[in-house]
Amino acid sequence: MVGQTNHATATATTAATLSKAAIGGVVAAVVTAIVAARRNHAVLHEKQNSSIYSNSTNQKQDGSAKLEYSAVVRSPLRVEKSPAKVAVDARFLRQLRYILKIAVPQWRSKTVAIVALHTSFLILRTYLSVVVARIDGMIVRDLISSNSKAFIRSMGYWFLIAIPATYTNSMIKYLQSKLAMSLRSRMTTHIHQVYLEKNTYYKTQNLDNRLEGVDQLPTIENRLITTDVNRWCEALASLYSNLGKPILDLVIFNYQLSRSIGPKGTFALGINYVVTATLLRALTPAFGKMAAVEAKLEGDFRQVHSRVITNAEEIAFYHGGEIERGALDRAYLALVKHLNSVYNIRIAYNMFEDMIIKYGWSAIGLLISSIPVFFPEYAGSETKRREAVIDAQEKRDAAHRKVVNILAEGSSLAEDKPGIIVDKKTGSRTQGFITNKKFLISLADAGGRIMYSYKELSELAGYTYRVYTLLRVLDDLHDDLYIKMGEHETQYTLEKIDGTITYGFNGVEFNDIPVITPSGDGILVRDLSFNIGPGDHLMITGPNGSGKTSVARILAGLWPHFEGKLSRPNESLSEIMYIPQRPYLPIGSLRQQIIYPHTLADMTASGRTDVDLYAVLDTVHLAYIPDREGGLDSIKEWKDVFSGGEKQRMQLARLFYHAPRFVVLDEATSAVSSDVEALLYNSAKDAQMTVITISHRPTLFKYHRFLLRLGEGVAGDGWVFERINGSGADHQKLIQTVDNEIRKLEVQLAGTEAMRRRLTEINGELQLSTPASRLIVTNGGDELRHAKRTLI
Ligand SMILES: Nc1ncnc2c1ncn2[C@@H]1O[C@H](COP(=O)(O)OP(=O)(O)OP(=O)(O)O)[C@@H](O)[C@H]1O
Repeated sequence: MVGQTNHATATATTAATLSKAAIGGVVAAVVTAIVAARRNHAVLHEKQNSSIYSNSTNQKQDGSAKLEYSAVVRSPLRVEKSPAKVAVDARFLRQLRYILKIAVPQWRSKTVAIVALHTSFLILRTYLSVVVARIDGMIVRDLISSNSKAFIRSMGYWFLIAIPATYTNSMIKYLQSKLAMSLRSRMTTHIHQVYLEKNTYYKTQNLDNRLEGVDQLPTIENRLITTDVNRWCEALASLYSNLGKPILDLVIFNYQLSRSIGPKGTFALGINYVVTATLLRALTPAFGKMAAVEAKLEGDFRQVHSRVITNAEEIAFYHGGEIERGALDRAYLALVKHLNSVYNIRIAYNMFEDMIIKYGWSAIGLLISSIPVFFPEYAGSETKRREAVIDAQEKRDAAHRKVVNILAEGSSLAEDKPGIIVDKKTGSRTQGFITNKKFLISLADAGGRIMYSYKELSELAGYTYRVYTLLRVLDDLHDDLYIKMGEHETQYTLEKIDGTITYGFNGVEFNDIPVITPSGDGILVRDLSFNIGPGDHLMITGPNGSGKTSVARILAGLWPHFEGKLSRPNESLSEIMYIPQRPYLPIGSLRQQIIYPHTLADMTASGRTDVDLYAVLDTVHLAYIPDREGGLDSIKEWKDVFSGGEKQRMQLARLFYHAPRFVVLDEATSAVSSDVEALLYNSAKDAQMTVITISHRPTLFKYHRFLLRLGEGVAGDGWVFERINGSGADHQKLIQTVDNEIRKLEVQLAGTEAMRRRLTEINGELQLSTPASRLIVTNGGDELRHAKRTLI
C-alpha cells in the first residue's frame, strides 16, 4: 500500500540539533549551511530515512508533500518559574529590542512615520513654550514700565501663539494614541499569525508549559495577547511622549536659562538634578513588579467570571452559585488588597515627589534666578547683553539731556535726571525674572514628568517581560523548539523526535510507533503497528485512558511520535477529517456550523450552494433546524442552543459537507440514538468514506472490518489488531476486551487489599490506628469493590 505515495520527510531533530550547533557568528552560519545542504540532499535522495514533525510540512496541490526548512539556529527560551526582579536593566533593553523588531520591522513603515510626526510636534511644543515664556516676560515688562502700546502688541502675540499651541497639544495626544494603536495592530497581527499557524495554539497548552512560568492559568496566552500586549503598547507610546518631551524641555530650557543665569547657576541647577534624581530613584518603590501583579490579579478575576459564564448550566444543576461566589469574592479581594497597598505606597511616594520636585526645585530655581539681580557679575550672556544695551542707551540719553539742558538753560552744570533709566533697568530685570521663572516652572514640570516616567518605565519593564516571554515561546513552538516538561529525566523528549512521517498514502499505516504523552514519561501503547486501506473501516476500543484518542492525535500530527514510521493521507479536508469527542461550534451563522472550517467564499468556490447544505442536514436528521432557528444566516451562541445529540449531529453534518476519504470519529455518535447512528454509518459508507471509530460501544462493531484493542496485557500498554465481520465471534472479542479491563482492575484491587492489610499491620505495630487512616482505606476499598460489581 505504500506504493503510490509521494514521500516528504526530514529529521524532526534537525531544528534542535541546529540550535545546539549554533555556537555563534560565522561558525554557526557555516555549520548551518553545511547541515542544511546535507539535509536537503537527504530529503531528495533518502526519502524514507528522515522525518519531520508533520507541522513543518507544507502540502502541494498534487498531493505530494514539500518540506520547508526554517533553519532555526536559536535555542529555545528558558522561562524561570519565579523570575528575578523585573527591573530597568540590560535584560529589559534586550527584551525591548526583541519586541520592537516585531512591532517596527522596518524603517519605511506607518509606525515610524507616526513617531516622526509625533517628534516634530513635541519639538514644536517646546519651541512654543520658549516663545510663550518670552512673551510672558514682555507683557510684565510693559506693564511695569506703563508702556501701553507695547503691552497691546505683546497681548496680540499672546493670542496669536495660542492657535499653534493648542493645535500642537491636541496633535500630540492624538498621535500618541495612533502610535499605541499602530504598535498594537502590528504586534497582534504577528501574534495571530504565529499562534494560529502550525497548531501553535495547541502546543502552548499540550506540548509545552513554559507560559505557566509567567502565570499559572491555563488560558494565560489569551490574557497576554488581549490585555498585556495592549498595555505594553500604551505604556511605550505614553513613555515616548512623557519622556521625550521633558528631556527636550530640559535641554532647551536649561540652555535658555544658562544665557540668563550664567554658567555657575547652570552648574548649580545640574547638581540639583543629579542629587534629586538619585534620591528619587533610590526611594521609588518597585512599580514594575506591582504593575505585573496587578495585571495578573485583574486577569484572575476576569477568568473566574468567564468560568461561571462558560459553565453556567453545569453550575446551576449543582446549585453551585454559593461556592462560585466564594471564588469570585476571593479573586476580587486579592485584587483590591493589592490595589490598596499600591495606593498607600503611592500616597507617600507622591507626597515625597511633589515636595522635592514642585517645592524643592522651585525654591532652588528662585534662588538661582536671583543671581543676575544680586550678583550681576555672575549673570549670563543674555542678561549682560540686555544690561549693556540699557547702559549704552543711558549714556546716550544722558549726553542728549545734557545738550538739551545747556541749550535751554544756558548752563553747563545742569543736573542729569536718571529716573527713566532706573525704570528701564527694573523693567528689563522683571522681564528676565518672569521669563526665567516660567522656564523654571516648565523645568520643574519636565523634571516631574521624567521622574513619573521612571515609574512608567519600570511598569513598562513588567509588561515587557510578559510580552517578550509570550513572543519568544510562541516563536519557539511555531518552529518546534521545546523545553522539556517536568524535572525528571525521561527516555523520550520533545527535544529529540526520531519518528518519520509519509504523506499522500492511500490509507493509514502505523509502523512500530509507541504512543507516548508529549511529556515523554507516559508510554500508553508500545510499538503500535497496523495498516488499513480504503474501505477497511477500523474500530479502536479499549479502557478509559488507554490511549485511543492519543492514536488519533498522532495520526493528526498534534502529538509527535518519538519513534517509528507513520504513513497517512495528505493534510486536506477532502482527504482526512477528525470529529472530536467534544463537539465544537464556532462563532457565526448556522451555515458556518456546517461548513467549518470553510468560509462562505470557500463554499461558493467549491461549487456548493445552500441546497447542498439542506441535503446534508437531512442526512444527519437535522432538517428541522433552519426553520426552528430562523434560517442558515441566523447567528446565535450555538453551544447553548443545540442539545447534546444535536451538537454531535451538527458535527456529522460538517463531515458529510466535506466528505473526506478517511474520517476519525472519536466517540462522535455517543449521544445519537442507535437507529439514527445506523443511518449515519451507512450514509458515510455510501459516500465512500473509510471510517475509523474510537468507541467502547459494542453496537458499533458491525460497521467495521478491523478492530484495534488497546490496553491489553498486564501493564495495559499492549494492543491487538484483528479482522472482524460483525459475527458472534466478534461479540466474543468485545467480551474479551471487557474481561481484560476487569482483570486489570482486579489486579489493582488486589494490590489495594494487600496495601490495606499492610497498613492495618503497621497501625497495629505502631498502635496508631487513627480513625482518619482507617476511613480512607475502607472507603477506597468500597469504591473499587463497587466499581468491580458495576463492571461485572
Ligand atoms: N497533553 C497531555 N499530556 C500528558 N498526558 C496526556 C495529555 N493528554 C492526555 N494525556 C493522558 O494520556 C492518557 C490517554 O489519553 P486518551 O485521551 O488517549 O485516552 P482514551 O483512551 O481516549 O480515553 P477515554 O476513553 O477516556 O476517552 C490519559 O491518561 C490522559 O490523562
